[in-house]
Amino acid sequence: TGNPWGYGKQDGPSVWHKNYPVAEGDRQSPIDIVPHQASHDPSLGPIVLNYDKCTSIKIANNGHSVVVEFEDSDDRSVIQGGPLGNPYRLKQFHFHWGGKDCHGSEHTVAGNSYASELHLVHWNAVKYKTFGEAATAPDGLAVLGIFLETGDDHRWLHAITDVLYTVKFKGSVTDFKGFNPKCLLPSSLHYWTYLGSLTTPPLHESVTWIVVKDPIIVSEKQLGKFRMLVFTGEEEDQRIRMENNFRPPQPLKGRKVRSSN
Ligand SMILES: NS(=O)(=O)c1nnc(N(Cc2cn(-c3ccccc3)nn2)Cc2cn([C@@H]3O[C@H](CO)[C@@H](O)[C@H](O)[C@H]3O)nn2)s1
Ligand SMILES: [Zn+2]
Repeated sequence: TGNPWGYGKQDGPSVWHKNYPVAEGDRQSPIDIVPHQASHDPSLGPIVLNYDKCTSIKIANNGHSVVVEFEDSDDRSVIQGGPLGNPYRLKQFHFHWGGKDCHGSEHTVAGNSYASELHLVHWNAVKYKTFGEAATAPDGLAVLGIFLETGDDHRWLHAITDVLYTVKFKGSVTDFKGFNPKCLLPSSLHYWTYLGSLTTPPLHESVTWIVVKDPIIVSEKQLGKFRMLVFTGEEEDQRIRMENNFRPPQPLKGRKVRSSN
């Protein structure tokens, strides 16, 4: 079973529409965020993260990115506030990154890319019974996006970068308990928000995006450890380095981007 989709020439973002026609839909992600065109909305309250009882379970290489999965059978770790009408449950987080530092993020800001972007994926367990059901509903998911910029070492990101070697190959999984992703957030949670989609197939248009304005700073060395992962499985003879696993910005199609204060 070959990869149904990927980030290469033959199976990358430019051909995803062949198997996933919604790729050309009206609320696709990511987008280029133009700060001075975003409308400041004073009714947008702060984002509230209740991650203190969060339970990470495992870290895995799913052939597209490295993913940390959480126990989401109850409301122990939720995001709420901001544009959200109710709490959304944390399910997983993962990263997108480049091969060089000038690009790698999915959202861009006034045309500028960051080296990487962290996505914390949450689902509306108030209205939907399962993640899969929520993932196909227009208000089913909320993804918190955090930009990563290279500079000094990030002391808490080591917990992840120091174990990446254990999930080098597609399909590898390692226990990863007791990690609270709150340590990966910048001090200010000012954000932009807009209605969009998953940025990987099936590209469902079910995501309320909350993109935090301030990046976190990580070292080139830490980012380099993401690039030692491979898209391919251990049994495959090809070793294709995992990098540039980002979708480029998609047409805004008249959508409004709102800005918190
Ligand atoms: N770049 S980002 O915008 O943020 C994301 N892009 N994709 C993400 N995930 C992958 C995904 C798959 N599906 C889906 C939904 C319905 C039917 C088929 C596939 N939705 N998102 C997030 C994700 C999904 N999953 C797995 O989805 C399966 C289908 O629901 C479920 O059975 C597994 O239990 C669960 O682990 N994990 N993460 S996020
Ligand atoms: Zn993502």
